[in-house]
Amino acid sequence: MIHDTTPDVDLALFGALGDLALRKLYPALYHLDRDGLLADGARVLGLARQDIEGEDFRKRVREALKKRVKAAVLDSDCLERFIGRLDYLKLDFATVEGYEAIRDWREAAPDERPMTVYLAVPASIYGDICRNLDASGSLDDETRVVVEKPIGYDLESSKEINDAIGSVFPESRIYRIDHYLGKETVQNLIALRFANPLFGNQWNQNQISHVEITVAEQVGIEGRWGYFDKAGQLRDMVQNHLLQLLCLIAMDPPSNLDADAIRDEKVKVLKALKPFSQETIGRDVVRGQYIAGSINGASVPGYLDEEGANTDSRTETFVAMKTEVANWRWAGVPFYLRTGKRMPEKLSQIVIHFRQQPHYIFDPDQRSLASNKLIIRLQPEEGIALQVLTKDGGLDKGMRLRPGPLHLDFNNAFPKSRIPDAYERLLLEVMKGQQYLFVRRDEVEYAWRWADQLIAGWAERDMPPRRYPAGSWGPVASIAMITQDGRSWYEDY
Ligand SMILES: NC(=O)C1=CN([C@@H]2O[C@H](COP(=O)(O)OP(=O)(O)OC[C@H]3O[C@@H](n4cnc5c(N)ncnc54)[C@H](OP(=O)(O)O)[C@@H]3O)[C@@H](O)[C@H]2O)C=CC1
Ligand SMILES: O=C1O[C@H](COP(=O)(O)O)[C@@H](O)[C@H](O)[C@H]1O
Repeated sequence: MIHDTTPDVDLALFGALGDLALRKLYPALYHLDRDGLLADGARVLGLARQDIEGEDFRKRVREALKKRVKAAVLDSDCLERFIGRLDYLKLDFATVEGYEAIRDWREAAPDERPMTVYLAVPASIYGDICRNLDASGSLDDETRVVVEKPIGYDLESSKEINDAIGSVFPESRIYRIDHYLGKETVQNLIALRFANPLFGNQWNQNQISHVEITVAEQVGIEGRWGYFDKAGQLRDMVQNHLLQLLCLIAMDPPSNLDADAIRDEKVKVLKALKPFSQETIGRDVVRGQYIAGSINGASVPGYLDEEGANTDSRTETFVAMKTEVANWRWAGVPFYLRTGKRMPEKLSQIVIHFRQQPHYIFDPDQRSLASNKLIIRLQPEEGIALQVLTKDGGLDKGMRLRPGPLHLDFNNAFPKSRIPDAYERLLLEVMKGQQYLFVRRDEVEYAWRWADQLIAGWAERDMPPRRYPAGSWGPVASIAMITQDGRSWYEDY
C-alpha cells in the first residue's frame, strides 16, 4: 500500500550494531518499507567498528528483524527488499580516517539525494562524528542529523554537546529524539486539546484541580548499570520524557502546527516550572530505589544486586513529585509526576482531574466521586477515557451516582490500522524534514536547568533514597505525598 512516500533518501546509521539500532531502528525502518513509506531508491549505510563484511552485517540485521518483528507482518519479500538496501562500513568514529568512504558512498548513489545521519552512539562522541563528517566532505547543505537522548548529564555538559553539534549543523537540521513524542497518544494530545472546544475551553486552573502523570516501568536496568547508575531516574526519564508530556498538557495553544510555534509554547512552560526549595524538596519530592521483590510471581533482584552493581549506590530508580507551572493558566494546580523501574506493570498515563461542581445536590456520601476525569493512556494499550457520572441503574438505587468511562480504545476504534512504534513515526518525520516532534536546543537546556536545581537540592540534603520492593508502586512516602493533599494516585481505567 503506497501512502505518502518519502523522497529518495540515504541514511548513515552510526552505532549500527548497538542495542538501539537492533532493537528499535531496523524494525522501524522495516515497517516503513513494508508500508510503502520508504522510497524505492532509499539506502542505509550501517557504521560500526566491528570488522565484519557487508554480508555478515546483513545477516545480523536479518536475524534481529526475525526476532523483533511480529511474524504476521514479517513478509519475506519485504524483508529481502529491506535487507537489500543495507551496506556496511567499518569505522572508528573518533578519528577522521575512513570517513571519506561515506562521501564515496553518497557519490555512488544513482542521483543526488539528501542524507540523514543518525547517531545511535553515546553523546560523548556526537561532536567528533559531526566534525569528522564535515572535515571529510561527506555533508552538504541539506544533511540532517538525528541525536539520541540523553543530551548530556546536566546543563553544562548538554551545552557542550549542543555547541559541538551546532558547530557543524544549524538548528533547523538537528533532530533531537525524545521517543515519547513519537507515541500515538502523545500526538493525540495535541489533537484532543486543540481540535476539541469541549476541552480547549476547560483547560485551565478554573476547571482543572490537578494533573497526574505516571510512567511506570516493569523493567529494571536491563544490563545498563554503567549508564543508569550515573544518570538515575530523574535524568533518565523525568528531565526528558515526563517533562515533554507535562509541556504538551500545560502549553498554551500554538498559533499553528509549525515546529517552532509548538516548541516556543513548550519552552514557556519549562521556564514557568516552579523551582524547588529545601522545604518543598522535603515535602513534595520522593526518591526511591528498589530492593528485591517479585513481579508477576517471579523473584527479581534489588538494584544493588543487579549485574555490575556498586553496592553503595544511592542512585534513584523511582521519583515522585508535586510541581507547579507558575503562570496564569495553571497557578495553584499541582502536577503530580511519578516514574519508577520495577513497578508491578508497565503503565504510562496522564489523568486530568476536573474540579467539582460548585453546588452539589446528590448523596453527601458520594461527594468525593463528583468530578470528571480525563484519562490519557499511552501504554500498554493506547486510548483516551473520559470518566463521567451517571445514575446507577435499577429501581432500588434511588439517585445514586456511578462513575463510568466514555472510552476510546485506539486498537478497537481503528482496528485496521496498526499503531506504529514511536521510532517509525520519528524516522519518517526526519526523512520528510519535519521537526515538530523533535526537541529544540532551548527545551533541552531549560529542562536541565530545572532538573539541575533539584539534583543540587538532593545533594545538599544528602539523604539515601527510600527503599521499595520490586513489584510495588514505589515507596510508601510517594502515596503519603499525594494523600497529604487529600488526593490519591488514580488506579482504574
Ligand atoms: N538502547 C536504548 O534503548 C536507548 C538508547 N538511547 C541512546 O541511544 C544511543 C545508543 O544507545 P545503545 O544502542 O543502547 O548503545 P550501544 O552501546 O548498544 O551501541 C552503541 C554503538 O556505538 C558503537 N561505538 C561507540 N563508540 C564508537 C566508536 N568510537 N567507534 C565506532 N563505534 C563506536 C558501539 O560499538 P562497540 O559495540 O564496538 O562498543 C556500539 O555498537 C545512546 O546515546 C543512548 O543513550 C536512548 C534511548 C533508549
Ligand atoms: O529513554 C528511556 O526510555 C525507556 C522507557 O521507554 P518506553 O517507551 O518503554 O516507555 C526506559 O526504560 C529507559 O531507561 C530510558 O533510557
